[in-house]
Amino acid sequence: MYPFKNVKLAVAPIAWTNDDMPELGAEYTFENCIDEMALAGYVGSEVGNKYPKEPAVLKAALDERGLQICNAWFSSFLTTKPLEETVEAFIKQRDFLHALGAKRIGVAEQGHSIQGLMDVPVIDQKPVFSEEEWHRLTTGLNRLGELAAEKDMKVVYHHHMGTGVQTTAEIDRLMEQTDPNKVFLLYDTGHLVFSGEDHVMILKKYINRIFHVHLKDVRQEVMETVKQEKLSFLQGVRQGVFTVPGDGMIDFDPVFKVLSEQGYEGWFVVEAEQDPALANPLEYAKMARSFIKEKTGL
Ligand SMILES: O=C1C[C@@H](O)[C@H](O)[C@@H](O)C1=O
Ligand SMILES: [Co+2]
Repeated sequence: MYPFKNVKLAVAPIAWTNDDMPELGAEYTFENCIDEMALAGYVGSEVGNKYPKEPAVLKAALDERGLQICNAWFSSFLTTKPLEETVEAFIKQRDFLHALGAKRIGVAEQGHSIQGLMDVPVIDQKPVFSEEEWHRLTTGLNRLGELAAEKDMKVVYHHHMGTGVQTTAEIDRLMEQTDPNKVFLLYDTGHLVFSGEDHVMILKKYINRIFHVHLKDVRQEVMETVKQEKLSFLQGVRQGVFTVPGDGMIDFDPVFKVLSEQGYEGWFVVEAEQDPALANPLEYAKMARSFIKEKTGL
């Protein structure tokens, strides 16, 4: 058992309705989704595209179910658009999350990203940033980190398949070239294992900068098919490359061990986007909940 003191459990709405492919789970309403999150025993959620846009309305619905927003995804375009465009959108997202009481903003650079392109192989064709793009990205992230700090929040960078920050070398460069007091890391087990990285080494190396955790597992046979058949990220998701922790190839013991020994505090978010017609969201959310209880006592 790996104990934690100040960790809360959330689940991402992407298991009910997929933001990247809204036809997956189109039948679930916002209320269905949050009812089932609460029923499965979670106390937190990230933000999905069916969630009310007005913070007071969203908060009231979540409060009724004992749920809290812990973070939301933010797409930056620091490498491809003027800084001010990302800054303006970021301030809106920051203020929205702040009104909901969230402390984290999960930023992922979408300049040149292929994560949302249905027919582009995720393995061969991920972007590689130029020197100038790295400079724009890292200085821009420092700026976003300062804006987050104004509201006592943190930018947690989400490394992601099909983007310019996916591999160990890219994560290293991002961590080296950003200010450690302004830019932090969102640790997502599924993306690291899918990419072929040593996820435990990365966890140990950046534990002092990891301030948000996505727990995602990988189905090995689907991952191999994606690589051999040169499928896109979204085709991989449709075929079930991701699942809930405990249901795939990842050994979560060393993950929980390092996080527990290093006194990680904050949120664990179960995030396992897959086709809800094949993997019932409530059933899988409950499976993950039991797995985490068994491993951590949470
Ligand atoms: O945190 C995430 C948000 C999703 O929209 C994304 O595509 C998913 O893979 C992820 O890890
Ligand atoms: Co994630």
